[in-house]
Amino acid sequence: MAPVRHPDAPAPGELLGAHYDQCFGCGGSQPHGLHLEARAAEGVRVTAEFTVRPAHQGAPGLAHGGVLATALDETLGSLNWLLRVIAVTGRLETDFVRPVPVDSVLYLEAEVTAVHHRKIYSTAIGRIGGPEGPVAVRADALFIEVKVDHFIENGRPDEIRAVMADPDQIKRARAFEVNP
Ligand SMILES: CCCCC/C=C\C/C=C\C/C=C\C/C=C\CCCC(=O)SCCNC(=O)CCNC(=O)[C@H](O)C(C)(C)COP(=O)(O)OP(=O)(O)OC[C@H]1O[C@@H](n2cnc3c(N)ncnc32)[C@H](O)[C@@H]1OP(=O)(O)O
Repeated sequence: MAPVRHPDAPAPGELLGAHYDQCFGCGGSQPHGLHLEARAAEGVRVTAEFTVRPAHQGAPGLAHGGVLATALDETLGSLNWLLRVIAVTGRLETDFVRPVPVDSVLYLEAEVTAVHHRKIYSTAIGRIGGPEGPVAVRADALFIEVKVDHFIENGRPDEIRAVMADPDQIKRARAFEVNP
């Protein structure tokens, strides 16, 4: 089926914000993280920007492929906020098209292409230097919808307790469930 944007999804241009402040991809409180910021676009699409830092190197002066895959994974994961569905990555297939130098900004675009029951199919592309820059990375992904229990049952108790004690965090997690 074609994906359906949730009526309460953030308006195009709006920043989505982090889903968890300790997230390696988007968390503001994660000092080693990518600090990726995703914005809602039209339809079930997002854009995001990621600046490659020296801490993200794999080869001298070049981004590590796993870090670039993380940026793609995070951007694709943020799409689920537009569907108001909690989902985790089941499969992520990445093409590395050209090397990405340190200090360059990767401009990412992602969209959900189809939904089948719990399965969410999506695709993303990353360009260097600007939204019209040369393509550096591409990915196709399959996310699987889960309940919030997935995190409660599988997460480490200390972190789960900390999230439960944070009203903002819990509000965000529960928003998915009360607005299916
Ligand atoms: C109150 C505390 C909680 C607070 C939480 C705070 C915030 C939470 C909010 C949002 C956070 C959510 C996501 C974060 C967003 C972005 C970050 C990036 C995303 C990630 O980085 S996230 C981490 C990496 N990710 C994992 O950690 C997943 C580990 N994994 C599993 O946990 C299971 O594996 C699971 C649940 C995926 C499936 O398990 P399951 O038992 O529920 O379902 P099942 O296996 O039946 O699959 C159902 C249908 O999907 C097909 N299917 C499954 N896997 C497939 C694959 N790989 N390839 C092809 N098809 C696949 C099956 O074939 C079947 O298809 P069909 O229905 O057609 O038969």
